[in-house]
Amino acid sequence: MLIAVVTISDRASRGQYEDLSGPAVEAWLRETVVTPFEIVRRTIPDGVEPVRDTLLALCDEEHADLILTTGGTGPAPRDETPEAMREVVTRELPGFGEQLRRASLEQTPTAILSRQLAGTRGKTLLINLPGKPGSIRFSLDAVFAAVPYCLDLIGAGWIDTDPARVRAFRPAPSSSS
Ligand SMILES: Nc1ncnc2c1ncn2[C@@H]1O[C@H](COP(=O)(O)OP(=O)(O)OP(=O)(O)O)[C@@H](O)[C@H]1O
Ligand SMILES: Nc1nc2c(c(=O)[nH]1)N[C@H]1C(S)=C(S)[C@@H](COP(=O)(O)O)O[C@H]1N2
Repeated sequence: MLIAVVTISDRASRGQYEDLSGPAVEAWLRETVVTPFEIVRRTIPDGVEPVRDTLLALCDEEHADLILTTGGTGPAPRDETPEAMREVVTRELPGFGEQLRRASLEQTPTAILSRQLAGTRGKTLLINLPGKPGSIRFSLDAVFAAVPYCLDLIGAGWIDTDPARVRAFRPAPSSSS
């Protein structure tokens, strides 16, 4: 099980500030996912090309099962993560963005400015998270219950979570014959 954590930020990638969001995603995963996994981390600038090329390499060459991005989803001119995602995913999963915005509205009215997408490419699930370090825990708590079953459905690796943190929801197998 390979999980990629991609920080998308002009300033973090230039070293103008310390990346706090990528480490927050990694810390959350290490506390929550109880089955074995490896993490690869990338910190890259905003813009369609770097984001698209990084995501394509993680999907097609490194065969990541799950990719979590943070940053670049707002309406500022350099925020182009969703545009890059549209060039990478072959199927969108709009429920993730809907749930992220719905849940984040409890935290901040500016949640409606976010354009997070999720989708699949082959056996990889990709999910965008907001850039702010303080949004990471909240966002992952809001959507992760559906992630293990989604990975099952696309033929990616198996993961399970600590139910005290997030209860992974897998529907009971149907008994119809
Ligand atoms: N990866 C990160 N690590 C630490 N702080 C971050 C990170 N991403 C965003 N932030 C903080 O959240 C604020 C708003 O996030 P936003 O994604 O709008 O950043 P930004 O100003 O577009 O960043 P950049 O210009 O570096 O791409 C930033 O000004 C910064 O203080
Ligand atoms: N939970 C949560 N969601 C949030 C925020 C936040 O602080 N907390 N910030 C919002 C803001 S201000 C923006 S512009 C968008 C996109 O952020 P990004 O460009 O850093 O990805 O996420 C939104 N979603």
